[in-house]
Amino acid sequence: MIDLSKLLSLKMRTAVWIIDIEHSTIPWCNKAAEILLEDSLTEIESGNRAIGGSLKKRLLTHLERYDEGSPLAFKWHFIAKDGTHYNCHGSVVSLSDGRKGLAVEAHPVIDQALPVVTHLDDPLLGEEGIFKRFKTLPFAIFDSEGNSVSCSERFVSLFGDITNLRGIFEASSAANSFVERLAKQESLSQEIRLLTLDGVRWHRIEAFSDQISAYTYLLVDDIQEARDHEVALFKLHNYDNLTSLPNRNLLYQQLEKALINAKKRNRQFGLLYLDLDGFKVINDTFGHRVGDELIQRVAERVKGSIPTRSCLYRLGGDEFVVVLENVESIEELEDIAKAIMSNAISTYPVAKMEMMITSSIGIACYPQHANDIDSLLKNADAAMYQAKSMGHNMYFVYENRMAENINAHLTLGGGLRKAIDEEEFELYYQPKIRLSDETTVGAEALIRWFHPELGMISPDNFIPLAEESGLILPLGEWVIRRACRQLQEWRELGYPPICVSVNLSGRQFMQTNLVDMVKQVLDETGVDPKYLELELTESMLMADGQQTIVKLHNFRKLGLTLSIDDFGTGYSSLAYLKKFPIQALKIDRSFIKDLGVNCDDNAIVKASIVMAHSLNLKVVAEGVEKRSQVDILKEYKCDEIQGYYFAKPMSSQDFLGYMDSHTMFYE
Ligand SMILES: Nc1nc2c(ncn2[C@@H]2O[C@@H]3COP(=O)(O)O[C@H]4[C@@H](O)[C@H](n5cnc6c(=O)[nH]c(N)nc65)O[C@@H]4COP(=O)(O)O[C@H]3[C@H]2O)c(=O)[nH]1
Repeated sequence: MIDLSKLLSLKMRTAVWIIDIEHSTIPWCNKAAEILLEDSLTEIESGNRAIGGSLKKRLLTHLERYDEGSPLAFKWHFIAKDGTHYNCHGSVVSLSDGRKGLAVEAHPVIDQALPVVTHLDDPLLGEEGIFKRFKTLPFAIFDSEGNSVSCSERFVSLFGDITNLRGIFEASSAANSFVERLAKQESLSQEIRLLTLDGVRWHRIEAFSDQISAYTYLLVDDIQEARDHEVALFKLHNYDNLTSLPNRNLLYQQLEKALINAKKRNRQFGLLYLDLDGFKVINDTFGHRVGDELIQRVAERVKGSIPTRSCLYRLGGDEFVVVLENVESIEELEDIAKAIMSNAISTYPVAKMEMMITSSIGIACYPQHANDIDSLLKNADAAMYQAKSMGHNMYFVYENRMAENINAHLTLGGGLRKAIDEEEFELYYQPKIRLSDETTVGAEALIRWFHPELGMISPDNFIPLAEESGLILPLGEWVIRRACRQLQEWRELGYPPICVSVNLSGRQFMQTNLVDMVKQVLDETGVDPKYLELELTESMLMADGQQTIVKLHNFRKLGLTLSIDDFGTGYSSLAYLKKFPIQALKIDRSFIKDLGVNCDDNAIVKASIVMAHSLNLKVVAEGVEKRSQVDILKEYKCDEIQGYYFAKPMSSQDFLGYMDSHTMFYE
């Protein structure tokens, strides 16, 4: 017959030991405990391991109160030398001389693969009374028919009154295979889901069959916590916390598999690289909480837009990847991009606002565009950049030339700092015309970068880079100073002053000392503040309500004019703008483009003008290219217009010529 105490010593993964509290010794421990208590092994062997004074006192009080065999009603924490945490619980046992001791069980909080030992002499525990002593350990004996012979109290408390071995296997219907395997071998160790009174939980079973008695000895160890921990760890490593989408790790794993499959079966697979348009500005302006919520909504919508056989991953930030295996043609990937784009058109309700956000998408396919995973991702990224540089909500399929563009983009970023130092920038000026008499009343200053190799670079290409790198702050300051100096130069040349507007970027607007900086430039250049106008965007105003209002009032106190640029493309309504001390709004050129062609645009422009006037705001229409648009805007009583129909942005030198040849309005 198998010695059950030996079995407990040898095979139980849970560390178990007995404490003689009175004598401060540990008269018995199993191998797992021996490893756990390694630091005091010598003392354990010599029976001299001391028990800390306070624990001793606490335990002794409990011993007095509890009967032999009773589990203590409390657990305590034990930190092993290697830093692993254990939950300990114990039950009162009788020691060989009849005194009371404590049997302790330590369950790792994180799974610990404690090695199984091959030998141990157990000097103290005989088989007799073992069920009584180790009430807290779950073990049981079954006969050759699987009928229960004896169970520890812990076993019964876990599994109920089990009459037959098969009863605990109900959750996995593995009873037959387990019994069959055990018939063929002496011992068996298996991780399996067992049906307990608390539901189905993962356990490790150590089973032994005694050939002579035909008894089966079963030790079970609840490893659910460890399994949960593993699952949590897996999720942490492989899934994105915010969206619950698989992350970069799983993306690489799927791509590796897809590549092997595609090579073996001569198939294609492709990916779409998505980057949200202008997400950074939203994040900077509205804060990360709003940004995070928007990312969640976008992830849900994109997921709902793609075929079920494709998979969506979040790479981090505002970047996502869709992978589709067994692609028949590139059009399949393009169709996915089109579906994502068309679904992006409706707004996202986020933080009590209606937000709009689109994405730029790059497509690359194996084997046409790359033969390995990294190049495929890189090329899809390059195609995405191409889409971004062409505008918003666009997709591009990779072509070789795109790799060169992305290099240019990187070089641009690097060259910006140098460009600021070496003054490679210039301000261009576009006239603003008063509609009632078509006289020029002001100008908008627009920055240009004259790159020594790449020639003139449009602000749409480098302002986002400057924003990303923070260089927008010195650059923005340069623009304001340059515009003010220009006003002074024109005055010195004898031209009466006109009003010049400059654009502020989101990050620049958040600059804490912005008002002071503008004031200093005005003082330094001697420009009358009424000739300087700042163009803000709707999203800037949404940022931090109170601080924004304070900043705007401070600008007003300085005497500047404030206007809202690109009106209609953001998130605010005219009613909302009423809160802010602004004097003008500029209707975005996307509404002007189809004036007279698209009835909706006509209605929007007309209504915006009427409402703006009712709020005492001046209205400027930008992007006016045709006489017909001028006439419609005149009919709608728009105040000022700006656009190629009258003049394109021009250098300061050319603007002098313009002023000489056009009717200018001066106060
Ligand atoms: N198709 C068409 N376009 C027209 C017409 N009339 C004007 N435009 C263009 O529309 C843009 C108007 O400027 P924005 O909306 O403030 O948009 C500006 C502004 O947001 C930004 N930007 C320009 N200069 C600065 C600057 O100094 N600081 C900051 N932060 N942003 C700037 O870059 C954007 C693009 O500037 P630009 O390329 O100069 O493009 C300018 C202008 O050249 C027209 O009739 N038809």
